[in-house]
Amino acid sequence: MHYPQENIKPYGTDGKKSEQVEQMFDNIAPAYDMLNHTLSLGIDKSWRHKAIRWLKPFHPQRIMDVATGTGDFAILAYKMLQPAQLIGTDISEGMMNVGREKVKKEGLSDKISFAREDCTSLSFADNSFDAITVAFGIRNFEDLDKGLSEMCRVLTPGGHLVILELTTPDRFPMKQMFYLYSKIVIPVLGKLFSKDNRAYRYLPQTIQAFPQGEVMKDVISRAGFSKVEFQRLTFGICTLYTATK
Ligand SMILES: C[S@@+](CC[C@H](N)C(=O)[O-])C[C@H]1O[C@@H](n2cnc3c(N)ncnc32)[C@H](O)[C@@H]1O
Repeated sequence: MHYPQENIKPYGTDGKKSEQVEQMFDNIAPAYDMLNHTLSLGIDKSWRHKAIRWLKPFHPQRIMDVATGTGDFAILAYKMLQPAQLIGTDISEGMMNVGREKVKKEGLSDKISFAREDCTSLSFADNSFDAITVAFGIRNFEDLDKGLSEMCRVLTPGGHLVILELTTPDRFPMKQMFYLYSKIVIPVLGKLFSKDNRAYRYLPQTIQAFPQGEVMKDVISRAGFSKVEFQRLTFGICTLYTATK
């Protein structure tokens, strides 16, 4: 299937979306962490904890953090779950280079590795991982169905998937406040700190276009997952999706 956000590209209509997304994240990588925590008012930390806590009872030993970016989710997952192996994958070397530095500072270079992988075409063998995590990444995939089916393929049977994604609140007054925040605050602060004004217009546009809630639950199920559940967090600004292969 095709989804509206797959047609939204950061830098206009020319060229592949995945190439533009890679370029955009390479551009904003130095400012990403600061902007990320500022724009979410730090609330993203509690969302990340909640998502990783869901995996705890399953004791996954081989974990992949897809769209790992600057590695925050991978580092937290390692600290909370202590797996035997954790690899962060992403299409942007610029983002992962920031992540590599952070992992080094934390003394975790021998625990967490990084590799350039496009999630819509992973190089790993079937059944390679016990758990896969993705935070704020799938909205950018050029082909959402392919990304999800690739994650399903490389998960071991019974393995678990956790997705965090930004969503739009559907009730007054958060709906109206979020609209103003994403139309005004995010683009203005994004331009100021990252010097890439198109990136911070692209990001909120894709939140609105991306499938959410029940629709997204069906999309994940169709990719081959079972026990798909979702939970809206902080008035629906973010949604946690969980699933099992
Ligand atoms: C908003 S950042 C999220 C980074 C990190 N997961 C976090 O929680 O802060 C989105 C990341 O998705 C990556 N990405 C986009 N499309 C991708 C794809 N097809 N495969 C792998 N990574 C992708 C981008 O390069 C970027 O680093």
